[in-house]
Amino acid sequence: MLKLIKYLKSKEWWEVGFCLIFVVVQVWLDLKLPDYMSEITRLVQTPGSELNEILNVGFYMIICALGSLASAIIVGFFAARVAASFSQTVRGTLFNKVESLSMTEINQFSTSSLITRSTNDITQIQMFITMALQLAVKAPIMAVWAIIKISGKGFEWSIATGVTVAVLMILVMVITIFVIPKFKKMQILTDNLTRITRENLTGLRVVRAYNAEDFQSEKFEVANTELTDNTLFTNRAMSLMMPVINISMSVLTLSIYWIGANLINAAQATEKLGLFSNMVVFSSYSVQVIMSFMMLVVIFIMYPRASVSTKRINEVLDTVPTIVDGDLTEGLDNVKGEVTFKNVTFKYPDAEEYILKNINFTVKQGETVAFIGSTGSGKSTLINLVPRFFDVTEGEVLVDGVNVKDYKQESLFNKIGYVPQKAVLFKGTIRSNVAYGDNGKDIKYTDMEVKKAIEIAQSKDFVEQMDGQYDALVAQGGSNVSGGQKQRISIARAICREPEIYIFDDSFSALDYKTDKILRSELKEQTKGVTSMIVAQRIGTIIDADQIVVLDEGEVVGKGTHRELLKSCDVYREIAMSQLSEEELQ
Ligand SMILES: Nc1ncnc2c1ncn2[C@@H]1O[C@H](COP(=O)(O)OP(=O)(O)OP(=O)(O)O)[C@@H](O)[C@H]1O
Repeated sequence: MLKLIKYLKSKEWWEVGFCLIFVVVQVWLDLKLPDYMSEITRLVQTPGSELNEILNVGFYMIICALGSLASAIIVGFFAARVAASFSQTVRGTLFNKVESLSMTEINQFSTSSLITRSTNDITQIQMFITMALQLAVKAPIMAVWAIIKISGKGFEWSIATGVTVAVLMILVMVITIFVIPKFKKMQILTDNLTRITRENLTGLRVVRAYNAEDFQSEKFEVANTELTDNTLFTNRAMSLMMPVINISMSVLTLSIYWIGANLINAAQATEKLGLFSNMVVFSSYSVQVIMSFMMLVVIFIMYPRASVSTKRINEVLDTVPTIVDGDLTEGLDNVKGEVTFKNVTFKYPDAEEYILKNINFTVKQGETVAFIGSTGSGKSTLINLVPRFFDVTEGEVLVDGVNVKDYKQESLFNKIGYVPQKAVLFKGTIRSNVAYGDNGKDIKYTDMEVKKAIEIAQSKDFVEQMDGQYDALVAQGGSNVSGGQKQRISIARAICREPEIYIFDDSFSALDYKTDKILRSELKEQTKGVTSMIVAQRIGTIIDADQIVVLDEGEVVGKGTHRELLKSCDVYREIAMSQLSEEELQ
């Protein structure tokens, strides 16, 4: 928890200070009340006391009670403010940290766990801070102050209070032993529930199409029941506390009065009034002592869950990204749009098997290199090494003659227009999805550029037919456009960036042959001098490429043009024969 405290801003420290001042004021006022009560008791018992005197003390009592109430409201207000703005800071820091992590770390944590950590875990800490600021400071001050006030007022009463505290402590310890492990488990169970909910919602169409609702419901039910049982156990255990505290306080008050009655009975007539007044005061203060202990217990019980949440957040914040930024912003002079793979070998972190083995090729400015091979042969893995989604295990990937590891990531990304295998659209408009991000040129994309990119990506027709045209709304994940339209907007986004190198990871697969062909020829025509790296399953998509690299189980088994490979590479010929007619093969 201490590690996270550094995220408190100076303004929040001031607010914490205010909180503490008003907690002290509140405790002081609370502990003043029994004094006034004792005074009233004394006045009532003393013959000849004026009613005015009693009303006067009563008035002070009301002022104290109202002052205590006002202090409590102020403390609550500042505590909530500090906790909320602290959570906001931590949430923002966590979000930025997650953005800086590489795919390796994101996969290690899992997306659903990162979501829970950024939401539920932070809420746990927020709740803890709100309570801690109100109770953790108040309880010890109140306990010590109350003990000082009652010390020396009666040995027997002190024993009774001590016994009650001891009994409560034993009970709390027993409950805590059972409850704390359950509190610790809560966050992991919440992770699990988030994962299943997310999986179900993102795969809803498949779930429905395969009549798998029952199967999904069962999975959800198991996770839900586990979390509910866990929560019920802790809540039931905690709900035992309040009645026990109430009974203890009532028994303690009764004991104090019973002891007091015996003491008064045995005392001289002159001492009776003093004893009676002490008894009234003692019963009030002893209740305050017990209340203070119980406040500490509440904090003590909330702490494990908040502590687990803190640990989970710190785990993310302390993660050092495996992809480290280099210093360079530019490649070699006079080299632009060139990509070289030098003896590249790669295996995924924690995996045993090498996915790519000794890959070598160079693609020059303006050339198109295509990658083809059976599924799982490593095509996507290969091109993901260019924008450093993963780092090579051995060898080098050079962009413009410089190792990608030596670039500032931002500068490297500015050179690249990446279109993923699964098109990603964000909630917004067509325009906001195309004019997306920053290409390092410090100028905003103009309407002309957006329209041109959309036109090259063969999207003009359908975009202009949409309601609102370029400002037509795009739903989250692009659920209101077709798969092919999504791919084309995604391609337009890359074109709008005006990069040096295009990376198309099977990005034409949802387009019909005709659109695919027109799009590629337009792209070649309109973006001359830009290098393209294309992963494709269709020979038709890559037939005109300057260089085709054929992959088989992570190895390059053929390199050359379509014609050359038809003659020299069995794997390529096999793929070609399965897709093209005899005529096209000639
Ligand atoms: N994040 C990952 N962690 C571990 N292994 C992975 C990961 N991503 C892919 N793989 C493995 O790497 C191999 C190559 O996958 P890759 O996606 O590069 O193939 P591909 O040739 O692009 O296939 P496809 O044409 O089906 O998209 C596969 O065996 C896959 O299981």
